[in-house]
Amino acid sequence: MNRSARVSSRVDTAEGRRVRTVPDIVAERLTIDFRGADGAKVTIAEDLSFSLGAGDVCCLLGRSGSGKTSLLRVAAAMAAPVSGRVTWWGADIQKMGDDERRMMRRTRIGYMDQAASMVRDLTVLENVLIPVMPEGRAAVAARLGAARDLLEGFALGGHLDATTATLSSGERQRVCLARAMINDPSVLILDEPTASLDRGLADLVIDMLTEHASAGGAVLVASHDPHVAESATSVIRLETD
Ligand SMILES: Nc1ncnc2c1ncn2[C@@H]1O[C@H](COP(=O)(O)OP(=O)(O)OP(=O)(O)O)[C@@H](O)[C@H]1O
Repeated sequence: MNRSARVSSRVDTAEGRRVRTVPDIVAERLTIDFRGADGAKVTIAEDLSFSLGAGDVCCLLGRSGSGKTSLLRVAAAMAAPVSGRVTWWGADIQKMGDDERRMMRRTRIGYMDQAASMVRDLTVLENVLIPVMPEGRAAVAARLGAARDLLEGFALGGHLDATTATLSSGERQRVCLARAMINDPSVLILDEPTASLDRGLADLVIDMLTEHASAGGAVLVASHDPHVAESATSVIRLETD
């Protein structure tokens, strides 16, 4: 099966967009493919280029299995493309060491995976603080208030000391979103952040994404939710030919 990606025309939000400065993430001529179980090549993207900078909310659309997660993982340096390159603030991520990539992903790029993975033995509040932990106890103590504020903003104020086993999938999703945001990163890369949420909570998350962009941040988000696509400033559609 041959799949190709194309970038749809840019759609401006009603509030208008900020003037783009130096892009945070640039993807140049990406080709991403896999060998399926039957040995056939599955092409996710071919010669795909896009950039993401201050004020951008870019939404990846496509049916299930079209490659949204794969593209997010390449943009987040968690997987490599077959060809092409990704730069973060002008630096080629494939030329960075693992530690530098990890540090940047922890501090400047907040990533949320589709499975909303959490550490089971930690509380909700501790899970949100995981990206701060490498900075030491004082840094964790300094971010406690921010972690509480984020969780309260996502209607999870009553779950701060809960363990992950007691959470619903929608609650886990919002904990992971708060964790992606705890270091106040410029870029958020989010895989289906509204998938398990009712309309009210999904709209709360969408408001958060647009606020992040309005404050000069950038968002790359994969979603099946048409409301997310409507709120985006651009759309990348992964399609089957
Ligand atoms: N590491 C891998 N090796 C082989 N095939 C893979 C690998 N990762 C993903 N794929 C295949 O690539 C295709 C796209 O998967 P991906 O998870 O990126 O899609 P998606 O659009 O995010 O799907 P969904 O909307 O269901 O989450 C699928 O056919 C998947 O099986």
